Amino acid sequence: MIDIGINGAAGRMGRRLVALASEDEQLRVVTALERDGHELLGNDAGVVASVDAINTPLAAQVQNKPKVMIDFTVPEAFREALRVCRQQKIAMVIGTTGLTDDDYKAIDAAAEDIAILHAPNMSLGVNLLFALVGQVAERLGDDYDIEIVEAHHRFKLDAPSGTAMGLAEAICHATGKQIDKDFVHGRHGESTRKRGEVGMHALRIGDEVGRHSVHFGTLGEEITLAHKASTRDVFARGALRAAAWLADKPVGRYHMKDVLGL
Ligand SMILES: NC(=O)C1=CN([C@@H]2O[C@H](COP(=O)(O)OP(=O)(O)OC[C@H]3O[C@@H](n4cnc5c(N)ncnc54)[C@H](O)[C@@H]3O)[C@@H](O)[C@H]2O)C=CC1
Ligand SMILES: O=C(O)C1=N[C@H](C(=O)O)C[C@H](O)C1
Repeated sequence: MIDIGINGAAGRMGRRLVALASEDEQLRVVTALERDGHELLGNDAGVVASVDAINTPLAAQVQNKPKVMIDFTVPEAFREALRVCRQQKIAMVIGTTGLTDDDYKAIDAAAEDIAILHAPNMSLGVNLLFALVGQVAERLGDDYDIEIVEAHHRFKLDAPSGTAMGLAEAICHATGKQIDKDFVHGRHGESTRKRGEVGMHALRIGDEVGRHSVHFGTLGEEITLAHKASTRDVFARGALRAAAWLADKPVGRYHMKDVLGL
């Protein structure tokens, strides 16, 4: 049995993580964290997630030390969780997006003391897409314009999505482009396309779980690589799989492609 913690346990992702972990014979949720002052603190995390009670109440501090903490919160809460996990030697799976360059440096530093994995998207399909867009971008070159489009629910805090940034990084890695020089976010007014430029566009609409597409177009043809998540369970299952995988790994920084064998 692997003891896990969920940070952000009453959130959209947190509830699905608790629910799916309760069906998994390998995993036990021993700590379920929420922000100080949250109205559901003290309630059983299973009941909050609309499954049977798991005898773990939502709490603002770690009560039973887990082997792996899964974090799906907001950047500020992630930073505090990283500090606590590093200090208490708890491995971490991080799904929170909207992180800064300094946050990534802090993850690298923590990897000296704990096993740690951050992925902006835990689904198999998107992680495969990361590899595919790099291959296509490299093969097609700058004769093909690239546009990244993402759509998410109206409650999403960050834009572009972490996944869209991951797609951008995959393109940069394969082509030598640079995010701060070669990418434009939306277009308005005088905005003639430059050769080699990559456009990024974010839609925020209703209850959209998550859609990403990368368009490669030239005069006469267009290729589109696209992914659509229709349920958050695809992310939650990936995060639980990553937690089980990470539990016995030595300290260091890991990636979803390591977990998925891509
Ligand atoms: N990597 C991936 O596959 C995915 C990543 N995400 C990311 O996960 C994050 C969370 O997404 P949602 O679950 O939709 O958001 P949400 O807003 O539904 O849930 C976040 C939860 O964190 C809690 N929280 C805030 N401060 C806290 C603190 N100090 N301590 C403990 N809990 C705290 C909130 O009260 C809330 O319940 C976002 O950054 C999102 O982009 C979402 C889906 C998939
Ligand atoms: O906030 C979300 O919901 C999602 N966030 C992640 C992101 O920013 O890419 C992953 C997924 O698309 C859902």
